[in-house]
Amino acid sequence: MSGRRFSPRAVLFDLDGTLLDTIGDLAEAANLMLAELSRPARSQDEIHSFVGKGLPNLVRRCMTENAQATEAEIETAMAVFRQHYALVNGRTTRIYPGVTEVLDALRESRFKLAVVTNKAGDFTLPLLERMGLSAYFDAVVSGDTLPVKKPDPAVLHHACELLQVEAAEALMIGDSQNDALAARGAGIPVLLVTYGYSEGMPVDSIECDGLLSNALHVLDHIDRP
Ligand SMILES: O=C(O)COP(=O)(O)O
Ligand SMILES: [Mg+2]
Repeated sequence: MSGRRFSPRAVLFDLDGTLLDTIGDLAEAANLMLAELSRPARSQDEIHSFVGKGLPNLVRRCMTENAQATEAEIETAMAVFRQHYALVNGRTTRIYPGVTEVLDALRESRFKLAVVTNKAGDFTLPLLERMGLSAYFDAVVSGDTLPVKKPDPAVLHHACELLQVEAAEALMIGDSQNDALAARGAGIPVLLVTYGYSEGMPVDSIECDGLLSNALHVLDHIDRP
């Protein structure tokens, strides 16, 4: 399985847990929000397992996991979280090993590149800019670009449309079941990194076309012109 090779024209990347290690900033904003609402802090490990289905889901889980909250309280929490995250977004975020190298190599070989993330657009674009990654990507599809998010395959179809490639000409690189299911639904092969955020699921239990312990290993799965 791990040796499967593909001949894509476009490579679609997940953001959190695949390109960028964002957990420190997400946990910081979540705990600033909880403190402001006089609720107990949560560990980074716990918050780690809440990342993957978008920021509204992260906030909801912070408010309701082993706790009670009304819909109105969750809505307030989301607004408070957004204020804090806007300030800390990128502060401790790091680019994972191999990411800059693989993006350089793919650009050099003229692959079309996109980010397809469940993170809201208000935070995705400034973060890519801050981390110096914006220029690599021909398209960015965020968690609120469409009315649906991953695992809905529509976001990957949308990315392919923006890149003007067919789904069969794309390859998805992600870290969670949301990425794998979206890719399967769209008919796009998918490789998963083993270092990311997978909502507490063992990544090797997720059905995919190969596992990558370093982003640079994407190159071992791609036929380059
Ligand atoms: O915002 C999230 O929950 C995760 O975003 P991702 O799709 O880039 O992993
Ligand atoms: Mg991810």
